[in-house]
Amino acid sequence: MMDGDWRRGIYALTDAALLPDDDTLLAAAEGALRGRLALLQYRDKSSDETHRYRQAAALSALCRDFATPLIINDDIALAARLGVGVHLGQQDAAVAEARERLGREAIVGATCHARLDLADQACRAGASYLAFGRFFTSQTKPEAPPAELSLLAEAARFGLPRVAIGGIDGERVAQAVAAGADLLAVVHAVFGAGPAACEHAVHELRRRAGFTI
Ligand SMILES: Cc1ncc(COP(=O)(O)OP(=O)(O)O)c(N)n1
Ligand SMILES: Cc1nc(C(=O)O)sc1CCOP(=O)(O)O
Ligand SMILES: [Mg+2]
Repeated sequence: MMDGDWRRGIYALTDAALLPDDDTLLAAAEGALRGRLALLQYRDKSSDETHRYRQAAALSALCRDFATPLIINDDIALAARLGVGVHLGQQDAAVAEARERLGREAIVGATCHARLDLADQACRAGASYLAFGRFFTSQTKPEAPPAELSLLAEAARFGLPRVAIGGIDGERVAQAVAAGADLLAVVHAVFGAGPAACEHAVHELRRRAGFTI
């Protein structure tokens, strides 16, 4: 059991291609949580609601054991059903709707790509953190629009945790932190080498990022 601050650290996003069944997903997520995540996001773009609820509910129970917040990608209704946070992009529902539906305490994240105007809107609508990227070439989402690391320093003005996403790995994590990232959002560098490697992968990212707690 841990009780960390979700605002700084490694933020792992699950991936249905890398973690194709429940056992693999839960084993990998447990390993990553043992490595001490700040946040875990359930990201599954399928439209099978029964499958998504089953997996998200299992992750929610696991995250409770580690006192690590769970965030659901895209789906406010699923987040509300489980009493957890949500991450919304520009093609998803509005941040204000999520804040209204999930309440004041919920973590509501927003994708801002490389745009400070989107960050400003998200901030005014009640976002809990602002996600920028992709900063490097991403194996998971190569088509995501690119962003420059210098954006992170400019985004300090919003006073919300800044998430860096896209191609973050052990070689790049320190650069992103030096540029101002509070949270490093990662798919491949945590889940790409299989469940047995996830705990070490998170530890190593934390060490290289200089996150000591
Ligand atoms: C932490 C974090 N940052 C960005 C995203 C991307 O969200 P979005 O643009 O809505 O794209 P999809 O992930 O839904 O494909 C994210 N999920 N998490
Ligand atoms: C889901 C997602 N969104 C991005 C964005 O830039 O908005 S990049 C991305 C995938 C990140 O995975 P990896 O750590 O494997 O590059
Ligand atoms: Mg989305």
